[in-house]
Amino acid sequence: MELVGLMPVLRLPLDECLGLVLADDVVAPLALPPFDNSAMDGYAVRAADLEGDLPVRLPVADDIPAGRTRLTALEPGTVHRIMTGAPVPPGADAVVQVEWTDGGTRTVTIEKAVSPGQNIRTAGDDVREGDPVLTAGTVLRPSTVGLASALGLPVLPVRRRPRVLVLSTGSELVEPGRPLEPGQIYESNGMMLASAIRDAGAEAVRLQFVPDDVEAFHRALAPHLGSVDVVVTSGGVSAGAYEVVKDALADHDVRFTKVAMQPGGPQGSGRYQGLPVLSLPGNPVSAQVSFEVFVRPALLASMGHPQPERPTARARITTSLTSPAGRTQFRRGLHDPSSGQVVTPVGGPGSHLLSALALSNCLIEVPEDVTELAAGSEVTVRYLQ
Ligand SMILES: Nc1nc2c(c(=O)[nH]1)N[C@H]1C(S)=C(S)[C@@H](COP(=O)(O)OP(=O)(O)OC[C@H]3O[C@@H](n4cnc5c(N)ncnc54)[C@H](O)[C@@H]3O)O[C@H]1N2
Ligand code: MOO
Repeated sequence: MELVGLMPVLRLPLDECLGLVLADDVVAPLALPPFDNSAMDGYAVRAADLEGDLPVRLPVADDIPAGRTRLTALEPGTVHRIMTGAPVPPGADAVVQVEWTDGGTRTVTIEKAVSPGQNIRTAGDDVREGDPVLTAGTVLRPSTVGLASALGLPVLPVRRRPRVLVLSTGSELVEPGRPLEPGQIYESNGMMLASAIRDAGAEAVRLQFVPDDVEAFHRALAPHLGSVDVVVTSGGVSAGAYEVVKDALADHDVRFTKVAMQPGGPQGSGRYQGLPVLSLPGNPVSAQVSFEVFVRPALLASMGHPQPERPTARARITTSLTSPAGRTQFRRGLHDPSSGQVVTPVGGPGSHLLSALALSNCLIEVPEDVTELAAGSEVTVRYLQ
């Protein structure tokens, strides 16, 4: 996780802040509501004027739409017609909703009394000026962005999104939309990883994938090295004769190892010309599970996210499972919260089973030292959405 480092703090327009993490506390520069205003369409009154026999007929001395900036004071024995959100005039202490009147514009007949303060939203009801409304570390959601806008803040201090270059490798790969020759497959990891990067709140730059050729690999990366924060590669990291990523990066500061997990055994990480690089295995499920375990938490941490890890829960598996000794297995699962804490394994352990991954909504973690689990056993599930 430390490989990527913290992204710098920028003051970004609210439009660009969704999903980002606030870097400083925000103190309310004004109260909300900023002024006493009406909660109803109706008539601003003095409650005392309605204390006698009802109905009562009173002159309508003014008309106050929302947005009115200059007000005249309400004289005793008169009312002002007023709309929802419009400022309450000095002298008025309540609003009678229009349904309790005949709706008159010169004079109005009021059928029911109101108590002082009724239907008035007082200045500062929601937020007082100087209140600490948002704290550093808050993940900005629609409601928090809305609150900042209501407070008149055009920008917020946030850690910017890391820019992640995604490069798939493999001479067998073909761009969807083009014809396939025998022995070729359509490329899927680049699209999947770029989508996962965007889903994590980061920016993805997806490169045209490169063949298993070291020179082509270096050439593809070169133009982007100055403009991205992280490189994520897929494929070319295992034990074969044409392991382009391993061959291209091993002479640099990138280390290739076998991690005790399945899928996602072969992994590379380090720096290429100073840039953090995470090299994921090419099998599609391995690439995506590796992204979940290593890349996503690192990206979220770099944005200052308070909880970079996916939420987990304990659940009981509906069918038995086997798992290799000495490796943490991440099986794909479908967790239905409406049926209690149970999870159904989807598909087998094979790391080519992309459709099972697509049907799942969680990963089932089987610890390193466990090789068999009976149906009904309790496991940890890691939510993917
Ligand atoms: N002798 C050994 N062979 C393999 C080992 C091993 O330890 N010893 N490990 C296996 C495991 S586990 C994995 S995972 C893979 C990782 O291999 P690579 O990272 O080198 O990936 P590739 O060989 O390039 O591809 C593997 C597989 O995935 C398909 N693929 C690759 N990229 C894409 C893509 N962008 N879109 C769709 N599909 C892709 C590729 O065609 C292969 O079928 O190595 C095992 N072998
Ligand atoms: O470790 Mo591999 O990633 O199983 O397919």
